[in-house]
Amino acid sequence: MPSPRPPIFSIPIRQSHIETPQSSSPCGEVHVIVGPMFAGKTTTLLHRIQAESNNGRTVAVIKSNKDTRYGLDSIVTHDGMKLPCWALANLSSFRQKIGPDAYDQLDVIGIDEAQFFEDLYDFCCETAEHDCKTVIVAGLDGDYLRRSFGSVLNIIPLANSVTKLTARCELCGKQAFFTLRKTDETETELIGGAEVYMPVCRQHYVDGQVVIGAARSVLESKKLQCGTCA
Ligand SMILES: Nc1ncnc2c1ncn2[C@@H]1O[C@H](COP(=O)(O)OP(=O)(O)O)[C@@H](O)[C@H]1O
Ligand SMILES: Cc1cn([C@H]2C[C@H](O)[C@@H](COP(=O)(O)O)O2)c(=O)[nH]c1=O
Repeated sequence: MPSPRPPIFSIPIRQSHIETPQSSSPCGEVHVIVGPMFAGKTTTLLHRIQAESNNGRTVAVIKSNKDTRYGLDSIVTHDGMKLPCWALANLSSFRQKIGPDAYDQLDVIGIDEAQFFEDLYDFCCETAEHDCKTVIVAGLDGDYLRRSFGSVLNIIPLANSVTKLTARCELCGKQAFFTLRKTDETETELIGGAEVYMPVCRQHYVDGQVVIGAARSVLESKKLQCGTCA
């Protein structure tokens, strides 16, 4: 059954200066926005969605339901900008959740936290090439170890445009390309904000990994000593 929550919204014209990627093809489009945490990916996605809506297109935004930091009914940027959204476990459930009629009306679908969706590639193909919609995808290209994260890099060959954003290094203020995890947790997926992660430049990423590695060895040796001193 479709949810009663209004999934499609129109936004009053507020930022008419924002540029929308120009549509030149009659069929759909895929636009990808990547970068480290705090780079402005969500902000850019919301601006583009808002611009599309201001241009009279019908829009909806999806985020992963794994990220419950700000509740499940809106997408929120690190500086507090907000838009209503669908929080889903996978993208293939979207059509059924929103309802087929509402889905058919959509021109533009935004996806945030794209690294958490395993079915990203299939969804982008189907939505752009079969259903002729514009998909705007924002997500982390790399995890805290700079490994390819989820399927984000897999959709680059499908894309009309790719935008790589940077943040400011928290340690020196230079351009930050990477996300450093400050804690000693090692799972790939770990939801969190500034308490767990910080954007860093190349130098401070390398230094940070050395410092974190050294801290981890000290902690391990302390644990071993405690084990033998009991
Ligand atoms: N080190 C930083 N570098 C850049 N922006 C930062 C930093 N720390 C906090 N911010 C804030 O984060 C905002 C970007 O938030 P957001 O769009 O949610 O980023 P992302 O989705 O890439 O994590 C910036 O506009 C800025 O106000
Ligand atoms: C680097 C990294 C990040 N995550 C998580 C942390 C956040 O919940 C999201 C990214 O949010 P943002 O909108 O880009 O700020 O991803 C993770 O699970 N694993 C990682 O390695």
